[in-house]
Amino acid sequence: MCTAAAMASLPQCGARRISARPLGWSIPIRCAFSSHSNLAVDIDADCATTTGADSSSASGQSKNPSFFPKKGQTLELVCESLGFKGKGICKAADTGFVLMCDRALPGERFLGRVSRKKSSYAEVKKLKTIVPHHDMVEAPCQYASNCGGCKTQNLSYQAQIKYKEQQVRDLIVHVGRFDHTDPDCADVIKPIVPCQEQYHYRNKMEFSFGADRWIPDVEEKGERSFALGLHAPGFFDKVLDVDKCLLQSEAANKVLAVVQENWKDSCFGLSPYNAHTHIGFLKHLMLRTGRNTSNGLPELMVNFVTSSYKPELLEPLVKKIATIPEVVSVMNNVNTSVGNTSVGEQEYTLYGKSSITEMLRGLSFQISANSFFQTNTKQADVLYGIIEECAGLRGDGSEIVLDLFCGTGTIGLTLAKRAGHVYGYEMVPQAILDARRNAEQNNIHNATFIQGDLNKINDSFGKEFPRPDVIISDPNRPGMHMKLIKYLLKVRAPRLVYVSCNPATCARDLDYLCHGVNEQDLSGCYQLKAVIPVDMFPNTPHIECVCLLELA
Ligand SMILES: C[S@@+](CC[C@H](N)C(=O)[O-])C[C@H]1O[C@@H](n2cnc3c(N)ncnc32)[C@H](O)[C@@H]1O
Repeated sequence: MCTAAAMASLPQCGARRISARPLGWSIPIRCAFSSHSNLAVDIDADCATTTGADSSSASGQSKNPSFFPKKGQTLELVCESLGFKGKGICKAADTGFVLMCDRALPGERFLGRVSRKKSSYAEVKKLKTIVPHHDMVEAPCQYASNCGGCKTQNLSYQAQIKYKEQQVRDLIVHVGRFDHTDPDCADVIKPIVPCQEQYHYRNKMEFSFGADRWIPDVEEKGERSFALGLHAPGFFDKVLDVDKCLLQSEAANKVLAVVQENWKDSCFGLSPYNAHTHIGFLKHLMLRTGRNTSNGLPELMVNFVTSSYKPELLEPLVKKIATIPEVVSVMNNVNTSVGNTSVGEQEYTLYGKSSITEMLRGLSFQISANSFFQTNTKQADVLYGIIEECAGLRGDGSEIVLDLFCGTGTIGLTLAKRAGHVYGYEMVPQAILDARRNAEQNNIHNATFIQGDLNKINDSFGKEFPRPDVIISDPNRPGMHMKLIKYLLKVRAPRLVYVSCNPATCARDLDYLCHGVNEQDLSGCYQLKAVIPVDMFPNTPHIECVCLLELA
C-alpha cells in the first residue's frame, strides 16, 4: 500500500477507491499509520457548507458507514503520526481515507475543516484543539504557533525524531518496496542521528520585508502595515513580523533587532517592496553566520536585497549595523525582477568584505551572499562524516569519486584526501566557480568541477571522467531524473551514496536503483545496505537521509 502522505509528493502512486458517506451523521474517524491506530471517536459533522453526497457512491451509504469527506465539512479528528511536510495524519475508519492537517501533532484530538480534497486524501485546517497531543512541551518561541518555519516546537525533541524515523521507515517500505519482514532488510534502516543543538543551529536566515503584515487572528480583516519577518504559511504577500528567531545565531538576532528598531522610522525613508503593486525598495534581509578561522568567533554577513541600487538610502542603517562587533560584511543584492528571489542581478559591498569564512571537516570555505552552503554547519559535519564512512574509500589514493549535485564542492572536497581524483557535477555556474576556489584555497589539486544539467544528460555522459568507484548523489527535493537513474544503472559503480533531503523521492529512486524500472525495461543492479536518517533541522518537518547502495 502506498501511503497518502507519500502520494502527496509522488505522482506515480495511484489513487485508492473509496466510497462516499451520508451527510449529517456521526462519523467514526480514527488515526492513521501505526498498528495501534484504533482510537475511534464519534464526531458531530457540521455539514452546513457541504452540498449533496457523491451521487456515484451515495447509494451504498446506508449499508456502509464508510467515509468520504467533503470540502468545508467540520470534523473531529485524532492525529497519530506525522507525514509529508510534517503534516498530522488522521484516517477515516473503514475506508482508511487519509486526512492531513498542518500543525496537528500525534495524539491531538481536534476540530478541523476540510479545506482541500483530492481523490486519495484530504487536507484539513485545524480550528480548535480538544485534547492536546502526546509529548507536549512548551514552545520557547513566541511565534511558534503562527510562523511557517518551526512547526513542531511544542513536540518534545525525542518525539520529533521518533516520528521522523518512522516516516522514513514507512516510505522505504511502502514507496521503496523494501520488505521489512526480510531479515536482510530489517537492519538496513538505522536509528535517526539526532542533532545536538535544537536551536540557533542555522547559519543562514532570510527574512522578507512586506507591505502587508500578517496578524493571524485578524488576518481576514485585511489589516495593513509594514512587516519584516517570515512569510505567513501559504501567503506570498503576507509577512509575520518577528523581532527574533530562535533558529539563528545570537549575533544574527542582534542585527535583526537593530534593523527592526530602525527601518520603519520615517526619517530613514525606507519602504518595503509590495508584492502586488511592485512598488517599494526593501525586499529581503539575509543574515549569514560563519566562523572566523583565526579566533573561532562568529562573523556575520548582512545582505539587503533591494529592488534598485540606492546605497544612500541604506547608509544610515548600515552605519548602525556596522557597530555590532560580529558584523564583518554588509552586502546589497539588487534584484529588479517582480519575483520573490533574493539573488541579485548586481551585487555591491556596502561595508567590510564580500564573503565570510566557514569551517567544515577541517576545510575552510569562503561563502558569498549567494553561495549554497549547508545551513546547519555542526550537523553538516556529522552528515559528512557519515557520508565519508559510507563512501568507504581505501585511502590509497587510487579511487575515482563522482560527486553529483556537488554545489560548491563541499562533499567531494572532504573526500578528496582519500581519493585518487574527485569529479564534481553541478548545474549552477557560480557554484562551480566557488567549488574551484574552495579547492584552491584548501590546496586540493585532485578535484575537477564540471558545470552541467543532470536532468539533460545523454549517452555521452561519463566520457569526461574515468569510471567511478564511488558515486555520491545529493539532489534537490525532486530527486533524480530518469536519465540519471539510467546512467547509474549503466555505470554500475561498486558503491553509491545517495544523500537526500526528501525521503519520499529518495524511496522512489532507491526502488528504481534496486528493483529496476518496469516501464523503461530496466533492471535494478544495486543492493540497499543502509539508510541513515539524520536530523539536520530540529523543530521542522525536514529529514535528511544518507543511503548506501552496493553493486548487487
Ligand atoms: C541539495 S544541494 C547539494 C549541494 C552539495 N552536495 C552540498 O552538500 O553542499 C543540490 C545541488 O544540486 C544542484 N542541482 C539542482 N538541480 C540540478 C541539475 N538538474 N543538474 C545539476 N545540478 C543540479 C543545486 O544547484 C544544488 O547545488
